[in-house]
Amino acid sequence: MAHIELSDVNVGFGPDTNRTEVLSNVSLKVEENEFIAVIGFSGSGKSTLVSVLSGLLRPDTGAALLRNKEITKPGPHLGIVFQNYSLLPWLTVYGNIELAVKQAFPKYTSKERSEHIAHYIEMVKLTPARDKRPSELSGGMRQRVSLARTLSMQPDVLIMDEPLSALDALTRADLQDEIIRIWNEDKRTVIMITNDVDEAVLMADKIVPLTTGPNATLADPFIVDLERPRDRTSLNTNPHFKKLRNEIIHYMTHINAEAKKLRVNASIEMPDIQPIDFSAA
Ligand SMILES: Nc1ncnc2c1ncn2[C@@H]1O[C@H](COP(=O)(O)OP(=O)(O)OP(=O)(O)O)[C@@H](O)[C@H]1O
Repeated sequence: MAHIELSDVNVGFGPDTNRTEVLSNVSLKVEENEFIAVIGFSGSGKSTLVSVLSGLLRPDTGAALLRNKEITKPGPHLGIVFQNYSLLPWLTVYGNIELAVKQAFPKYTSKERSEHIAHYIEMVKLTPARDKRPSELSGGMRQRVSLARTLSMQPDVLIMDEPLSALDALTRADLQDEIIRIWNEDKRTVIMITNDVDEAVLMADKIVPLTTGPNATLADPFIVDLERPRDRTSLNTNPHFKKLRNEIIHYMTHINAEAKKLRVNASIEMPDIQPIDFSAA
């Protein structure tokens, strides 16, 4: 039994007369503690996929399943980290995490709760900043808070929607390493959406391409059989890394070119109208 699964999922938006099928026949099986990266182009349906996986959106047909049970609504079992941190600006680092912990573990005593919060603040190395508000933190620090908040709920599955896309390259690299360290320490099933092939190869066990929309679907996965821990500096000269990276880039370029061809070839029906010759009047 897969830990989390999508079975023949279809999602579309709009009325029948003007409908866009965003996801078509999407199937995915993720095993317990596996780290999956889904890569796709902008607008292909990555956020829609996250909404289905996290229970924010019910598919039109097909199902999302957690341990074989249909996901019908969001909850602390399905932890999401968004690109834009979504922290409450009036609460401190501690306060933002406390809110989540109170929701996930309402029976904790105040001592248990404060120890639990301190543990996750320490996990993301923010203990010195625990009393700071989001406006006093850098983008990378805010994303650490967001990660700690989600992990503090001890979700079955951690779903990350382009968690590092808003960060500069150096902070992004730093947080990639941190996420891997945390995943090693606090093993859980991870589905990370990204548009960065290098990031996916560095971090994931499997990379699943999302084809371009409309009617986007998940293609066959690329297996990342590079030994862990993976060191970003030595990977750059690792022939296996380079081959895999090139295969994925080649595949993504190919599906993008095919989608462009389809768009160019799509015939546009023109209205049947006759121009008026004003000069003849
Ligand atoms: N609620 C909605 N109503 C109508 N159309 C929607 C809705 N949500 C998404 N779409 C459409 O579905 C398509 C996929 O959107 P989605 O946000 O899932 O893509 P994405 O890959 O996450 O894009 P990006 O990387 O740019 O954020 C887009 O064409 C979008 O306009």
